[in-house]
Amino acid sequence: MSEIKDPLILAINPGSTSTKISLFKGEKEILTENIAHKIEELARFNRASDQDLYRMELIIRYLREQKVNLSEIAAVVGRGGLVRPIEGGTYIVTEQMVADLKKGIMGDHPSNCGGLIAYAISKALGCQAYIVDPVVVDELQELARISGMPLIPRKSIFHALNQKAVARETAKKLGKKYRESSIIVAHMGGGVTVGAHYRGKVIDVNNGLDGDGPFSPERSGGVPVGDLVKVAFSGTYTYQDMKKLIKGHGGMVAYLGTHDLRVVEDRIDKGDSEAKLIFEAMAYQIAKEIGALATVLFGQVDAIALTGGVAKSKRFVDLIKKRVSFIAPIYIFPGEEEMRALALGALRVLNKEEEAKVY
Ligand SMILES: Nc1ncnc2c1ncn2[C@@H]1O[C@H](COP(=O)(O)OP(=O)(O)OP(=O)(O)O)[C@@H](O)[C@H]1O
Ligand SMILES: CCCC(=O)O
Repeated sequence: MSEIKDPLILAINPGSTSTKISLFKGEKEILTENIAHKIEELARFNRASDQDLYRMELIIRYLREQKVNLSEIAAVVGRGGLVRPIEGGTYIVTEQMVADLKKGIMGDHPSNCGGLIAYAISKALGCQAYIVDPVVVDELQELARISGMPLIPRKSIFHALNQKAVARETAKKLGKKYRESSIIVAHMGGGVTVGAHYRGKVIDVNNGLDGDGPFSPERSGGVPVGDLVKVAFSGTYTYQDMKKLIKGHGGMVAYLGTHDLRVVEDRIDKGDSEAKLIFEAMAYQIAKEIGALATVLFGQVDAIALTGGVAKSKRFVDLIKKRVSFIAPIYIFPGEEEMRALALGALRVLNKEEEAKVY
């Protein structure tokens, strides 16, 4: 492919209730939209991975309404999905990957549609399709795979796209290369994942989709396993109920009935002591996880980065800072920059700064 200066890149990020799309001209975002989906519309599909064509039609309609010349798009990049575990990087979407995403070989997740839509649009336009740092990026060191129960090895499923982008930014602030740094990143959104980034690889991280690590606004995180087994076999709950207690209806929302941290802060300000306790406990667990990962890095930590929607709360960030600032300098990246991370991943390949990996 010949190099184009500032190529036009379409980035697609399908979430559980919306599909975010952005157009980048080189590094510059020139258009962005969050296409909200009606719950009834999504409910027509048994699996999130079956929503690809439905979401794609809405994307194309929106781009046409905005009078985007589709033939100028040089690459389409989607948030990747539950493909088989792979190391981080930018991957060409191949037929094998499409088959795995469609089948959901590692599970069903809205981001499975990212690679599927990117592939379909790229075929129609005659350009390349990529995914970047999917949630199943697996760079765990062997030690970190051992759980204590041979039946259940630890898995690497986390906010790889935002964590890697934030770790790269942090390294830049330190004047270092990502592949020469030791950084702990805590992504704090609806789910929380905390990763140890050592020389460009995430060598240990909690599984954000499966009851591991700190609790979060809507996930339980790790709970005492003996008691979990008792509850599961009590006859009161179905398998689906148990899954919901771990993800969706677990963590802060289970205690306080809301997954919105702003509502919780408001309740604290009005004197709600239960809200204060749970708010502080969530910060405590995340700080404890950061401390644990400092031992993974033998205490040689260049920086700690806090990111995700929860990092917008100064009160929450201050609680974590109090406990972990003795470890390393702390950098805050409120919210997430997944669209930029997707576009930059594709751009690094188009600019030949990095080679695209093949699945
Ligand atoms: N300005 C803010 N102040 C405090 N909390 C906030 C603010 N903005 C968002 N949050 C909280 O951040 C959490 C959601 O974060 P975010 O939007 O990053 O998650 P998500 O994208 O839904 O999930 P994930 O990041 O796990 O994929 C919610 O608890 C929300 O209330
Ligand atoms: C943990 C992986 C991303 C998500 O929370 O959906």
